[in-house]
Amino acid sequence: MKTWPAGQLTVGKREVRYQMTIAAARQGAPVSKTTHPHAPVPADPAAVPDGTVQYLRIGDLELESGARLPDVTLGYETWGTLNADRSNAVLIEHALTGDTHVTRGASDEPGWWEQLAGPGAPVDTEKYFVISINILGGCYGSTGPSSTAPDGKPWGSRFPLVTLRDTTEAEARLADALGIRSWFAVIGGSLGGARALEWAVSYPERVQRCAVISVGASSTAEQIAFAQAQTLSIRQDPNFKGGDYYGGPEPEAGLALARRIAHITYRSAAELDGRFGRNAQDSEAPLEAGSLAGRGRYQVESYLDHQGNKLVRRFDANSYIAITEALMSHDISRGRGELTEALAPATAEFIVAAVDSDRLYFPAQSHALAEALPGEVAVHTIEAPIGHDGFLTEIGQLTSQLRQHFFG
Ligand SMILES: CC(=O)SCCNC(=O)CCNC(=O)[C@H](O)C(C)(C)COP(=O)(O)OP(=O)(O)OC[C@H]1O[C@@H](n2cnc3c(N)ncnc32)[C@H](O)[C@@H]1OP(=O)(O)O
Ligand SMILES: N[C@@H](CCO)C(=O)O
Repeated sequence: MKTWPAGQLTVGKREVRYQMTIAAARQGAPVSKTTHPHAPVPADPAAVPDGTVQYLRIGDLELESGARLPDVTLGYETWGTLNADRSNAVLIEHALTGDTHVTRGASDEPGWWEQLAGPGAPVDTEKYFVISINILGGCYGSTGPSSTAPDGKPWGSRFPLVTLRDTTEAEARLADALGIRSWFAVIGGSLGGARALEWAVSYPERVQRCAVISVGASSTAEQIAFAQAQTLSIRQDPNFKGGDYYGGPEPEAGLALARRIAHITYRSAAELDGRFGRNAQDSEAPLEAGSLAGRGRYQVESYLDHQGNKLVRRFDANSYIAITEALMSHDISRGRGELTEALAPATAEFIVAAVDSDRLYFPAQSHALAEALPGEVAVHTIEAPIGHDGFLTEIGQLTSQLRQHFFG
């Protein structure tokens, strides 16, 4: 195992600006989505407040594709204190457009999995050292297409394909730098679940417990198909310019359309029907005075417009493509034989969970994963009418399982 020097954590002015960016994005303010975090190293990393974005340069990365990504930075947040023998570290992996702000810290900015992590929560930040890492290719602190390449220009169209094995290797270097040899647990949902599973198989000796929520052993043909429709909607936006749009108008229409397509898959048909039905949005009249130039919207259209526009304000389109393609690459068996053979090296204790109404990552795929994992692994059902997003809104339903099996 290679080890990397600690003490390259970067905070300071840049980091403060970045925190404001996350907060502003969540309030819907237009923000710069480009992060180039190369600020001074703090004398004492322990002085960094909980829930604050930090940065680590991990050097060059040889990618699965054979390409080389130079001078990679990872953005991450931590909560709690790493104990003397470094045995209490828990890694929480975010989903597709998630960020590192799992739960609140020094600032009162709410996190996206507060039912799971925080003081007194199943992942008790008063007991465990919790870390969340922005995925390589992302736009919340880690090197991605909007980062500066060695020639001083944004990577843009030149950013290479990264797979989940690449992102995991990058994260292993960060763990090395923090002196974390083995995770007490790695937990994630959706893309985060795929990242957690990849950790457990790529580095079996480094993952003691692993929760894989709302994702299967590989991206299926249908999941790849939904993903392709999304990446194409961005690529076909005239502002995309092959990915080299920085400094000019951004492919916002394409990104918003991608999010609409994605969001439909994140919710259930029953929820959309029950919630919006065929209702018109406010005083808009979808069936009156319509023409090809435009008409009033159905409520569900307005809802999807809102979800699309909200993402545009907080996410970089190239990162959306990079991470979506990383998720397309998810295949725990690639180059490792049949599924049971591929999973055999994993020594972690597993929790597998699925949302009963998920129509993107079907519960059957979680059952197939659990059956193929070594030992007896049960699938816990999250009951939620809304579909895939239930892994975010209803994660509290896994509290007793997590306490009983992992954090008792
Ligand atoms: C792991 C991560 O993803 S971390 C980052 C957090 N995640 C995200 O932001 C992902 C995108 N969002 C989502 O996936 C979901 O909104 C969740 C899972 C976060 C929350 O789900 P829910 O609580 O069920 O939210 P819901 O789907 O009802 O959306 C509510 C929004 O729709 C808006 N809305 C509802 N009806 C309409 C309508 N007819 N027209 C326009 N907007 C509408 C609400 O005003 C609300 O807006 P806001 O989010 O800006 O406050
Ligand atoms: N709402 C989640 C769903 C993807 O799993 C996200 O945007 O990350």
